[in-house]
Amino acid sequence: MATSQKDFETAVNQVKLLQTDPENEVKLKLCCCCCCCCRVPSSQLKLYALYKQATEGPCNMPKPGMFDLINKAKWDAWSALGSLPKERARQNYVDLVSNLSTSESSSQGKPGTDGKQSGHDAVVVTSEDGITKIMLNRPAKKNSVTTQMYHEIMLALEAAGKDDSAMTVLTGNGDYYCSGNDLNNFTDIPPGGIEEKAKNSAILLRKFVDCFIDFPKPLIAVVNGPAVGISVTILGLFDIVYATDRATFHTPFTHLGISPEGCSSYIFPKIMGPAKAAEMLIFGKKLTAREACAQGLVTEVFPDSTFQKEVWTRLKAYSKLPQNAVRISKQLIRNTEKEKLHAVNAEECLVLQSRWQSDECVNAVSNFLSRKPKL
Ligand SMILES: CCCC/C=C/CC(=O)SCCNC(=O)CCNC(=O)[C@H](O)C(C)(C)COP(=O)(O)OP(=O)(O)OC[C@H]1O[C@@H](n2cnc3c(N)ncnc32)[C@H](O)[C@@H]1OP(=O)(O)O
Repeated sequence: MATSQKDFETAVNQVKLLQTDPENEVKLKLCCCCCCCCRVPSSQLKLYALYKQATEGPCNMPKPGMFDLINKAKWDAWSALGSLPKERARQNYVDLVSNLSTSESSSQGKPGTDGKQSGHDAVVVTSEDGITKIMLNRPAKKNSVTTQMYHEIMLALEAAGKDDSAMTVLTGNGDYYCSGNDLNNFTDIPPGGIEEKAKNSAILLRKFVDCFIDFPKPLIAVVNGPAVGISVTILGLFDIVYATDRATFHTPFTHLGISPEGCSSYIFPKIMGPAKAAEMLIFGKKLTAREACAQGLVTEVFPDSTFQKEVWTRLKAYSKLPQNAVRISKQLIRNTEKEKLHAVNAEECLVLQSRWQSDECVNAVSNFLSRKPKL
């Protein structure tokens, strides 16, 4: 759905009201060194750049002198958007404002408090009946994962690992479980160019996957619809995967000029055999829920009409089991492989860092992003 001028103007007004918290860890992580030294938070620079791109198009100002730090940082941020179309800049501006507003409200909430909802709009964390639920909540974008969401999920997992719940569930809101990495993440190029972007993304991905490898309690995926990309690969790191019969499992990595992540290059051949794993990870074969179950990626498939009821009834019963025994058993199983999984994760991220800079990847992502809007 295209962002209207009205959405854009609402976001512009919202920015005027927004109070950013300079101590907020998520936002600090988004800072680049040049913004730190000129004391302009990176989120403000991004807002500035997207606003200028959305209203004036590509950067048309002469480059400020190297000692004019603030204007140089602004110029860099705007120029980095290259020829991003005005419409896409408006959309990114609205998304960023929405992320900043919600992350600000989440910093005031406390994840994992029984019965309460906290957190970011695009990642909603609730805790009830001894189960902490992390729900991807961007249904209009098929729950694709923005950079901000990777940070939110990591924070949610860190809190869930320490709260008093028995288990943690990851699920999606709407018709999709998750369509993988938000391909717009690749359009937000920092001043250091695509090389810096690839390096930062590899660091982020490695930390993200590490959180799943090290998660101390049972981690359950409630796959409520189709799953794509990273949302599929990390399933190998879950303890249980329940899927609706509407779900599909798709890893179109080579179509995107990239390579597998989430430790799937090691876990998938191990659980489904090298031949089946190759068809999925190299050739992008999409599996139905039943096929994924037959190949050991999914624990059990339920009819869509009874999926939520059956799954939550089952999980509530499991959450009443003796918690220490459950945790210790999970850790026993995981510990035998932990070191190997971290090594695989590091290697996959290194390979991806170079793939993201390849022509094959750049062309595939720009083809997706320049698709004609649906009527
Ligand atoms: C730290 C970095 C880690 C990187 C690691 C991860 C690797 C991956 O995850 S690779 C996989 C990336 N995902 C994809 O390639 C999927 C791309 N999307 C699609 O192919 C289709 O959108 C999909 C089959 C999921 C759904 O198709 P439709 O049912 O026809 O819906 P739409 O295409 O109209 O989608 C609605 C709306 O959502 C936007 N969308 C969906 N997925 C993504 C995505 N992954 N990235 C960005 N945007 C996405 C889509 O563009 C539509 O937007 P509007 O046009 O604005 O409505």
